Amino acid sequence: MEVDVGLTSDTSTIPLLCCLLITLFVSLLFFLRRRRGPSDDSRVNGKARLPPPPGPPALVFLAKFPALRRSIFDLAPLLRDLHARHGPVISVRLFGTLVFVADRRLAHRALVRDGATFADRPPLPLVDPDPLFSAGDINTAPYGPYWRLVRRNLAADALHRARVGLFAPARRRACGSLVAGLLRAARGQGDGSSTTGGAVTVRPLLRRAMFELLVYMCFGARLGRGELDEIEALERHVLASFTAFPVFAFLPPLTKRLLRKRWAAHVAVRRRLDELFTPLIHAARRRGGDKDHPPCYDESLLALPVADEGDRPLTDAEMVSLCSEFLNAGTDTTVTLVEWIMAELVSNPDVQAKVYEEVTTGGNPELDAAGNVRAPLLYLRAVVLEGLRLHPPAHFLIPHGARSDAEIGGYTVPRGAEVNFLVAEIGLDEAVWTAAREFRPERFLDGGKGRGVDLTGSREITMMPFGAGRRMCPGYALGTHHAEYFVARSELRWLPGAEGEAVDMAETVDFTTVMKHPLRARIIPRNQTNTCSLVEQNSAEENLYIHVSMACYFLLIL
Ligand code: HEM
Repeated sequence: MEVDVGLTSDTSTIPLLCCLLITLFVSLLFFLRRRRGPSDDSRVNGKARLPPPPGPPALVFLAKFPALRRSIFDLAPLLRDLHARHGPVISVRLFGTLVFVADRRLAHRALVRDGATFADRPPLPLVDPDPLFSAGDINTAPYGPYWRLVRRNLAADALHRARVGLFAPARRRACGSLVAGLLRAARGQGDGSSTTGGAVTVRPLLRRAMFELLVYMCFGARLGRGELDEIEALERHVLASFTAFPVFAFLPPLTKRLLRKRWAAHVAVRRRLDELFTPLIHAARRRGGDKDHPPCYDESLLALPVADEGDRPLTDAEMVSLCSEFLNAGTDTTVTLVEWIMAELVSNPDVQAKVYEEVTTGGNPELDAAGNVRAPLLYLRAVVLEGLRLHPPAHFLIPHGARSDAEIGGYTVPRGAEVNFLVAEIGLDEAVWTAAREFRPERFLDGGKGRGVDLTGSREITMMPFGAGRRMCPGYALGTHHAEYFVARSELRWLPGAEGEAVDMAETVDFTTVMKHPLRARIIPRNQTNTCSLVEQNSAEENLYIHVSMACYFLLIL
């Protein structure tokens, strides 16, 4: 018998079809849960099976389903309540088992001690991951030889400290144009979108400066404004597709048909990224050996044989995904961090004054040719660490997948379970940090609890803004360096948007956890002679204008 699943003009069949689909979906879920559920083996690693982590019935979770419209990350308040009720490890059986861990010691055991067990990314419950944007990148790659290859290439080659050191002129350029842009906007000469009443909305300008810098580190190209605008818009679409509810992961033949327009937009974005990135990547062959260009990420990809697959080169699609990931992973996280830190500096003028004092009395956050910081700025470093603790850009990790049945905190975690960690909560643990919700950089200086904190979490976890263990962020050193560098350029005085106005520290989720009300600040140069080159150029022109006017004035009087 042939079943017509198309939507016919007879609307009376629609409810029937919906019921049919729902029944089919629920039966499929039930079937898959049985197949993917914990193995019947009553022993884990030779020991008697422990109970599963406590948690609410799936229905309670489903009742909150509207909150999932954006992403699982929106569930932080609900998860906090559940942890308060059920303890540091909870689980929810929904499409599969979701496990959440809110304790730093258990996080250390899972991610570092039992690192290999939780080093995978979880499979999506019903289908393959969306292959459009994730084919070949690092963060969605299963734990295996391909992941190891591309991750090692990024961490140990492209982001090697000495390599990052070579990009000092690009960093100076990016920072110079940021400062010039901020000052232009403060004088009301920006594009208008970022200034209101003398206060500058910082994020768009900061984002553009960081994005331009990473585009240069990736492709070695300085692109025009139009191209940057287009790539930035495309990358935002890619990000949104990662954080939005992964609708195309569920029964793709059906969802792609039902949401035809949305799917077509997805495909168009990927096609355009391919068109833009492929020539940029291949241009690296012509650049090779050019002394004026530090070796960029794309060059490392072109020269990377996939040893496990007969030394084949990376495909264009893989390289495009990897470059797209590089831009996305490195931009929003760092911009979010810097914006939070600047918000804290506006709210805490005494901290801002100390940063300024340290920077102007001989510190230098830049790296030398060997990749070492030229003159360490301990207070600046403490400010950035406190920013990472109190405002980690990612409040969760990218979900980890259990590769075998395992144990966390006395509970069984079944193979295939999706495991995540409450990063923000862990950094606020009052047992480790006194006055944990206050911005106190001093805690990272001599005598403070955070002195010598291990950001990689390999010894112990007291905060984990970059994760820990095998999947830990490979860009953590670059992220912190960029944050330090951008904050250190404190030739500007940052004041609240309006006299006496308090900065609103409310949060919202937008891939990273950003300021709900983007920072607006009045920005005033501290010392014209201390500003960077672009600004110096402007003031030199202004000085010339003043001198010529004065000469004319005196000539006229005479
Ligand atoms: C302040 C800046 C940054 C923060 C807070 C941050 C945070 C994170 C976090 C929390 C993860 C998830 C780790 C896990 O799942 O266990 C991650 C993964 C990742 N990050 Fe970052 N990140 C930052 C900057 C960067 C930069 C600059 C790059 C590269 C240019 C980068 C590339 C990546 C990649 C490729 C992964 C996936 C790693 C894997 O799956 O093996 N990140 N990051």
